[in-house]
Amino acid sequence: MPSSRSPKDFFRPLAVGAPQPLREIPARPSRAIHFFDPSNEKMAAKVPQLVGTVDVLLGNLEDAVKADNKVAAREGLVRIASGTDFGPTQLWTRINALDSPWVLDDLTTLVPAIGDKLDVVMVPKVQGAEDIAYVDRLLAQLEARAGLDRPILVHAILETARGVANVEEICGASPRMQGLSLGPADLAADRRMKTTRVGGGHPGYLVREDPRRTSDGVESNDRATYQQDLWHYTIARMVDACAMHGISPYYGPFGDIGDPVACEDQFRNAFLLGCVGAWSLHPTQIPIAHRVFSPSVEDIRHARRVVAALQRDGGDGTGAVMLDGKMEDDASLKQCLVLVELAEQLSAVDPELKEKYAAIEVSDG
Ligand SMILES: CC(C)(COP(=O)(O)OP(=O)(O)OC[C@H]1O[C@@H](n2cnc3c(N)ncnc32)[C@H](O)[C@@H]1OP(=O)(O)O)[C@@H](O)C(=O)NCCC(=O)NCCSC(=O)C[C@H](O)C(=O)O
Ligand SMILES: [Mg+2]
Repeated sequence: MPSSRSPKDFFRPLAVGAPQPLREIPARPSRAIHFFDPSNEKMAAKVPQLVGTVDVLLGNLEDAVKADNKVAAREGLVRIASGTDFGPTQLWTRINALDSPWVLDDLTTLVPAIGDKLDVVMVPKVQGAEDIAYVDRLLAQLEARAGLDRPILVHAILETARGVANVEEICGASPRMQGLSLGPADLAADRRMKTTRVGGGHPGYLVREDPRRTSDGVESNDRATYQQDLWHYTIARMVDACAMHGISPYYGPFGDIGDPVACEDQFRNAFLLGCVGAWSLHPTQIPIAHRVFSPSVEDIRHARRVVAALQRDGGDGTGAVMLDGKMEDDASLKQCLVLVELAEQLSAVDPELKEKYAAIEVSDG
């Protein structure tokens, strides 16, 4: 339950004339949130050709944009958004941090100029519900003045220890809340972790197999080690907080552009835990995210078989059946329906996937 507003006020517009807040966040596919710097001419030139090839294009105004280029990035985003038909691709922006000298101009420029095209505003370094409340009210005022007819949604980046501690209240702070991303680089710094990477694992964060003794009692030095996932705890907390509030969790950036295999692994861990997408920092990461965050044909075939088995002969999905030697019941049906629904959502935006999923034949038994 949101802490600062009573239930009866939660869905009231925060400014006279602002659009009605949404009761439910639309589940629009957002497997890859592709970052570009609108002040970088080469990147900006690539935006029109990326439309339709990626679920989300995000004009980044915050970190990775030089301080001297902040105004150019903001103006560049207005120019690009005004001159581009985004078709099925969503347009998001990441504004500067709430304590920065740029954020007020970011919002007061973007909303009147391109508010009708902006789907989501990503807010970095969110610490608590008060940060979301500030953005919520300001957006409502700006939307009212601009005469917008739908609310711009808000996405928070979890990249401070306090933000992680307050994750549930952040997710429930406003009906605008669309989702959360992990910001592993800032979070590592804030936590004083001893890493130097932007996301991903670390070879030193591992568990080691117990020593094995040979029959003559000698200890073997040959002990396997297994690298562990530094981000498991935080992502699991994000997933639960998001699920509780009906919004979407995302893995954030994977900075080692040259290591697509590890990028895919990190994205897949997040997908399996419940995340719906990740950031793409370079065009080569878009297909990785699209591949990982789309269920495989095998998973959809299996999911449809479970659904069919539990609904066979007028079955209502309750009870238990055996399929391939395994017990399937109400709970496994629910898991399978998550995948089947995701496949339907993706089919609506991705013709290639639509064809693949449509071609799946579900055999009996
Ligand atoms: C990472 C990069 C700096 C690499 O850039 P570059 O060296 O230019 O790469 P390439 O030579 O391989 O590029 C080939 C061409 O592709 C264009 N390009 C590169 N990246 C993009 C992009 N993101 N969108 C569109 N086009 C792109 C290049 O311009 C080349 O074009 P051409 O010469 O005409 O062929 C760069 O990719 C980059 O800056 N990416 C974005 C980085 C970013 O947004 N970082 C912020 C998000 S991560 C973060 O903030 C951390 C987080 O908050 C946390 O706390 O964890
Ligand atoms: Mg960051």
